[in-house]
Amino acid sequence: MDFINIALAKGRLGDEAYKLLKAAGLGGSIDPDSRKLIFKDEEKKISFVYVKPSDVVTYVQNGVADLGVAGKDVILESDNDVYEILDLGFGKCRFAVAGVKGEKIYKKDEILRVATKYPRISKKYFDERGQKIRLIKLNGSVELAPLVGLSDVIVDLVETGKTLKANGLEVIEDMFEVSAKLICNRVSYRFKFDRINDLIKCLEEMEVQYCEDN
Ligand SMILES: Nc1ncnc2c1ncn2[C@@H]1O[C@H](COP(=O)(O)OP(=O)(O)OP(=O)(O)O)[C@@H](O)[C@H]1O
Ligand SMILES: O=P(O)(O)OC[C@H]1O[C@H](OP(=O)(O)OP(=O)(O)O)[C@H](O)[C@@H]1O
Repeated sequence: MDFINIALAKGRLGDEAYKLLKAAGLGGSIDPDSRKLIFKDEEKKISFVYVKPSDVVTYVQNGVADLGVAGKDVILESDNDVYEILDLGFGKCRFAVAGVKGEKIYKKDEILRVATKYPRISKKYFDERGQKIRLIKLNGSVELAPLVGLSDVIVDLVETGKTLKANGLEVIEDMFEVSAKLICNRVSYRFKFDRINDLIKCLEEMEVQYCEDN
């Protein structure tokens, strides 16, 4: 029997994915406290690799991993083509445009400066609304940008709103919701269909939902 390879994100999504897999009887080979990056379950023929959250889609797209757990944010930000099979019900947050109170985001004939970890998503969002923007790509601590005059607004994930509040920012416009998805390589889905389906059946017992937007 072939191994099914699953890419998990290091950090918060990986921690949640581990809990889900464990509860579904699939994550027994993972030691969440170890710094190891590969865990193999020889009996169940499942192996897990731990990668950066933004790299999960790349591993799945290239077929190195058959399946992966990735946030909808990183799926949309990458231009990779993978199946979204299940909404896993965790990693829930939303995209928002945020800035200091009263900041205007639709400025006719003016360019809006947008700082973000998500340039692709931001560009598409403002293109669709006819607002010209200048993108400032950051890798974290995005909330700092409007405070120091690097940008007018940010596009970022908001969960509790605590980070925005702590930095004197607020949501100016809600964009859309984000959560963690089980994604699948398109070739694996055809050639390892039975094994992937068995695995999905184990997860069905948990609070997961099928995705329909493939
Ligand atoms: N505040 C949040 N609440 C819930 N889910 C979140 C939140 N922030 C991020 N996420 C989800 O968790 C995923 C991973 O976030 P995490 O903070 O662990 O990594 P990261 O800092 O974005 O990764 P990297 O190290 O690649 O920059 C995100 O892609 C998103 O789907
Ligand atoms: O609304 P909240 O509950 O405060 O959560 C939102 C924060 O969580 C994420 O950051 P993360 O913790 O991943 O740090 P980062 O700046 O490295 O992206 C996101 O980029 C926000 O900064």
